[in-house]
Amino acid sequence: MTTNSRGKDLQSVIWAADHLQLLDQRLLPEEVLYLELRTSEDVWEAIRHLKVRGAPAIGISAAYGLVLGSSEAAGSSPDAWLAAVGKHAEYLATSRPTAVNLFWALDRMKRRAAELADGSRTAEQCQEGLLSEAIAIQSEDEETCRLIGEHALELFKDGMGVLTHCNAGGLATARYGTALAPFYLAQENGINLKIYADETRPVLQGARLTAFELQQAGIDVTLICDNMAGMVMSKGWVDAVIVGTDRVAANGDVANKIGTYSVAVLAKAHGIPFYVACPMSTIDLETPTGTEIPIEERAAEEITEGFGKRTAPEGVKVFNPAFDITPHSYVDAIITEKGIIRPPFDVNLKKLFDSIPTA
Ligand SMILES: CSC[C@H]1O[C@H](OP(=O)(O)O)[C@H](O)[C@@H]1O
Repeated sequence: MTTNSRGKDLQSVIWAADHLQLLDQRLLPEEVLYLELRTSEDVWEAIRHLKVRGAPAIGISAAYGLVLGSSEAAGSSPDAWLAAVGKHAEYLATSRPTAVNLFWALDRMKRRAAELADGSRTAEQCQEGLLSEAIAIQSEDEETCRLIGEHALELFKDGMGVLTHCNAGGLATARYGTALAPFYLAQENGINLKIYADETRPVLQGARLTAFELQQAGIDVTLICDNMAGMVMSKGWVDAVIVGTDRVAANGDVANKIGTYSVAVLAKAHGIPFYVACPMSTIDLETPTGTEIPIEERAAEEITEGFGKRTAPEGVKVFNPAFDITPHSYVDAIITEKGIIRPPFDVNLKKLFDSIPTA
């Protein structure tokens, strides 16, 4: 896929034989620039500073970051190699705290590394096997997102207005996205949706990324400020809301970009269904409720200097949580690659995982 592809086809992460090509999402929409990452430190820094963002894309990048890190021990013994995997995985896990896909991907890679090292393979053969696992995580995510789109499609009819918050599109995943996946599948099926994209302060993932993706794909998108969502809903222009998520707790509470909770309350007040789209890898049954999900707080400058100029008085106190929690009572359905999950989420999420044969 070339870098001039757009919409669902613009890849955020590309493995290039011995390094990672990463689309620097901080520069979009003005510039499409791919960075060359060659160490786990490069990947850690890219995740922390949102050069790559979005739960699945973070997990995919961390998987490749682990491959880059463990390559330092590919010429040593399998035990030394496995120790290097553990060291770099522990380091990459400190890059951001909320998106569970980061930890899901690293745990999967560590499990595979232990299997690879537990036999007659050389460290170099183990390294090749670990790269194959990272590639599998990325290719599976693309299929997963397409399935999410296919399942979510039954919720949307031709001519509907749909509001979304932040960016849960191809840029946040391997391809298609989660919340945006049904928009692309609708387009493929001749279903015309009118999308309202919240700009999503302070980092503007909605304005810079969602509006960019959908416009490039030729999908009807209208950009609004976050504080306009209520008015747009009051005019009857929104028939449904769909968002992505960084972590779903076992009871169905949803961590997502800051502002999502406000949108969910507005949707309920207007009798508008509120949907959450995510792969099963974003559902964390080990975390009982949303109150246990760590919420990342980011630098004040994202708010006070986010537009390249100071927009607040020097030294003013700032609270900058990157996520909030939407209680499950505001969520009408969670759409995964296995289908649409309805309340009660504590029961039905457990049923979903119990229905999947363990490897
Ligand atoms: C498909 S996950 C997208 C999810 O990630 C975003 O957060 P960030 O841009 O800070 O990584 C946001 O919460 C999206 O809903």
